[in-house]
Amino acid sequence: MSLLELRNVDFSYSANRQILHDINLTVTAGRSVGLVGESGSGKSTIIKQVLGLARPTSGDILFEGAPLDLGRRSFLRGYRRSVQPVYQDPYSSLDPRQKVGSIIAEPLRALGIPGDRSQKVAEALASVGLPADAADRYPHAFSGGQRQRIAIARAIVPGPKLLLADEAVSALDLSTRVLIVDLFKELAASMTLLFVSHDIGVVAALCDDIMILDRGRIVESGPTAGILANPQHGYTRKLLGSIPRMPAWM
Ligand SMILES: Nc1ncnc2c1ncn2[C@@H]1O[C@H](COP(=O)(O)OP(=O)(O)OP(=O)(O)O)[C@@H](O)[C@H]1O
Repeated sequence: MSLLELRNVDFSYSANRQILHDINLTVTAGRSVGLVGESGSGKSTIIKQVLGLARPTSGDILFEGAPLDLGRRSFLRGYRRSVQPVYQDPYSSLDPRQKVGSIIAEPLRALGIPGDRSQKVAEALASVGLPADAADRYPHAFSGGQRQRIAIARAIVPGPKLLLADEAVSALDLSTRVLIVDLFKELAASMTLLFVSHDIGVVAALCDDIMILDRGRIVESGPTAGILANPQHGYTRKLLGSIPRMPAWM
């Protein structure tokens, strides 16, 4: 079943320049899907569309088969719960004045999710490999990789159907990146993942399916193994050619 679908989506920030061109994209429930493109190709713009922060100039976005109804409050609340983002920078994305437990509980408060919040926070911390007592400390006590784990815990605490990772390992050093990619891999076993990155090497290591975005157009998409073995588009070959040797992931 398709969890998320973009159909013929065009988008422009201003009248004289089109950014997204006829984007057709499907994220199948239970799959981990990578969206890869160089800087400026339109990845963040697609994420904004999916999060409802910008609307397509034309075309449709469907979630679980139904068009997004972002004007309806009850739909919006359910949708926010279902689609949770993780961003690139684990320093700016965590409020330094709040304890980690409160940061992770934020979506539970904002979305009015009932139940024992401390229990849910403890479960989320365990899922990302952090101890329960992390909840009582402040973000400054944690490394970049641990902060990204906290950001991931905050994203998974409401039980989303789709985890949306936007360059979520790009700011981390190489050894930490490997560990956080492993964590995403573990999480992807129980939820659907849309992993957006400029780094086709990371996406190839993590994702079942890949979509290649070149200057606002999807030029190639399909199962990762097929794309790696037999890339059809010159731009895909160029991206693959730029992968540094990282045999541990491939
Ligand atoms: N708010 C905006 N107003 C006008 N143009 C914008 C805006 N945001 C992005 N753009 C333009 O849209 C194009 C796509 O940008 P976008 O940020 O989506 O690319 P990206 O693939 O996410 O790149 P990066 O990885 O560098 O963030 C770029 O040419 C960018 O300059």
